[in-house]
Amino acid sequence: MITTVTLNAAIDKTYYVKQFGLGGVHRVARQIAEPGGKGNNVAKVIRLLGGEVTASGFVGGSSGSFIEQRLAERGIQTAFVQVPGESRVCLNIIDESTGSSTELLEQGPEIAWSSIAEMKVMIRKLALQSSVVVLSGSLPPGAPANFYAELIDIIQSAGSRAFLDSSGAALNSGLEARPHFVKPNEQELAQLMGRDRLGENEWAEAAARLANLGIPQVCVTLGSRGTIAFIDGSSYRVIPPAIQAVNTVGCGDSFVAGIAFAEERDASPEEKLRMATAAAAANAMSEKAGHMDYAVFQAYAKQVEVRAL
Ligand SMILES: Nc1ncnc2c1ncn2[C@@H]1O[C@H](COP(=O)(O)OP(=O)(O)O)[C@@H](O)[C@H]1O
Ligand SMILES: O=P(O)(O)OC[C@H]1O[C@](O)(COP(=O)(O)O)[C@@H](O)[C@@H]1O
Repeated sequence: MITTVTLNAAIDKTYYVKQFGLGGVHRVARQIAEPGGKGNNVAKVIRLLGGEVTASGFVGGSSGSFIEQRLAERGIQTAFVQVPGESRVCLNIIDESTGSSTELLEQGPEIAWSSIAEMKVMIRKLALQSSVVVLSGSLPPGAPANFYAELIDIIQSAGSRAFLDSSGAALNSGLEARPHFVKPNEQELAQLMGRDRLGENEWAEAAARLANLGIPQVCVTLGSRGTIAFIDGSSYRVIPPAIQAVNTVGCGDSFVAGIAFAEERDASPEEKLRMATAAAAANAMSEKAGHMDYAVFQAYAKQVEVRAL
């Protein structure tokens, strides 16, 4: 089994507007509401790939009930810790005239120490039954900055493999616990290196620095330009199929889902990267974040190019 952990679960709302402008009044042409937050998106895509997955994290209020119910409807097992307050809304506004996306991410409810303690017990229990535990997204208010590092220690002591996909201080401190897999995007990698941005010839060097910390699998995702990966001592460059993307929110989560699903099946590094990249591209062709059409995924898997770096 694979477990996903979303400490800052969300309802992911997508608004499609004809033309979005700052300071204007906009009528929403179409809207979508889905259970989200990074780990829940990972769980949805693992399920679509055919995997057995349990979604955990903190949820609160009626938004929390919506998230749990909609995940369960998809055949995802749920093991959330209930907290006071409301799970947040993450809003993605898509301007249909340009295809541009503007995201507004709420902070999420404040988490008390008692809930933090409850989560540690829950994660130990789930890790004992899981080959992979995926930790994704931002930390909610009240969670200690080193919470991911603590959870990674718990997961790895239980004999499971910890995956980490986060940003800023939460990612930085999580790396100290040496997760099995980490997936910074371009901005997150630059931030880790203390820079505003990195040049094209600096990505591989920065990824190698993470691998040299003792992290067996490092994937630096570069949007439509694909991925640079260091997996078990070998390095790869991955080129996705050329597509006309509809909504790229959730691409990173779909990529993580593909790697986790392939990891559980002991796939080769090339196969992991192929599945992850095809799942991410298929997600980009869906209006919903953390969703893909399986036939599109299969077609893209044949088009992904994986070469040695
Ligand atoms: N426009 C696109 N066309 C094809 N693949 C894409 C596109 N955008 C993202 N992807 C795929 O999704 C992966 C993750 O996207 P990225 O934007 O780097 O991550 P994140 O969503 O975490 O910021 C990329 O490595 C790539 O394989
Ligand atoms: O937990 P965070 O970092 O605030 O991110 C939350 C947001 O990330 C997303 O999962 C999208 O992430 P990616 O585009 O990186 O895959 C949104 O769906 C969600 O609302």
